[in-house]
Amino acid sequence: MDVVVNAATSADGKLSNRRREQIAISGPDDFDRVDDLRAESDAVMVGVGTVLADDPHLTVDESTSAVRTERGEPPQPARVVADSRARTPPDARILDGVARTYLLVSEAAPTERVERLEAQDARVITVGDDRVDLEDGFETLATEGIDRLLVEGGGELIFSLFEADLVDELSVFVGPTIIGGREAPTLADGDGFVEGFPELSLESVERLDRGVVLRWRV
Ligand SMILES: NC(=O)C1=CN([C@@H]2O[C@H](COP(=O)(O)OP(=O)(O)OC[C@H]3O[C@@H](n4cnc5c(N)ncnc54)[C@H](OP(=O)(O)O)[C@@H]3O)[C@@H](O)[C@H]2O)C=CC1
Ligand SMILES: Nc1nc(O)c(N)c(N[C@@H]2O[C@H](COP(=O)(O)O)[C@@H](O)[C@H]2O)n1
Repeated sequence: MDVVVNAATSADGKLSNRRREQIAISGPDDFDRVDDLRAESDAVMVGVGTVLADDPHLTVDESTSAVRTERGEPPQPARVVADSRARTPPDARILDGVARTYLLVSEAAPTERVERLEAQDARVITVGDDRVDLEDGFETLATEGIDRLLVEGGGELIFSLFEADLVDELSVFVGPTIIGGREAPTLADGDGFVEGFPELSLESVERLDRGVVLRWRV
């Protein structure tokens, strides 16, 4: 599976503010670029922290959806959430039926919550004892035909993916603002590395909106 991580950070590397509120860091051209990235992907993934904070939809625009249909693909990429304890609210926008939605949960997910989410048509995949095992989850997703996965965040999930050596490409829009705050999420949070830092190779640098898009191979 080809795994692309994309996110938008402030100039000081923050994904959002200390209240974990959704902030539009990207401008219109970058949101169009993200729409294209989603359109080229079989699925778009976030962690449950992002679902709870942003209630994202993770779909492509109508015109992009038409292009996917012409290519013989589903109109929308699937949606994937890493959610060890099945905390996704049953009325979350990712469960609106517009696209297939996979929830990666762990054995620790309470059965009643899992059943409630399955009743909302979520496809629940159990991988890992206490926390979602991302490697096993991706193997199962590959058997579902997901070959190209776009991960949009947040920082906890992105760190875990780098830690498990599961990222092939990273693109970051760096926008013209400072958010600050030691508790504000950054591109890669988790425990952080103290050695064995993943090495990136810079592929391109592009001015976009009032910021810049950096594309790295891992
Ligand atoms: N600017 C941007 O481009 C973006 C900004 N954001 C912002 O980021 C913030 C949310 O980020 P964050 O709080 O880091 O949340 P994440 O979206 O990264 O979700 C983290 C949660 O995912 C669950 N999870 C399940 N399995 C794993 C695993 N193996 N590794 C890591 N996490 C796992 C954990 O919850 P559990 O233990 O319950 O499973 C964990 O707490 C919001 O403020 C949002 O607005 C988000 C995306 C993009
Ligand atoms: N690319 C990008 N730029 C920003 O400025 C952002 N705040 C985000 N956030 C991500 O996009 C998701 C929202 O998606 P929908 O518009 O609801 O489809 C959000 O949850 C973050 O993952 N991304």
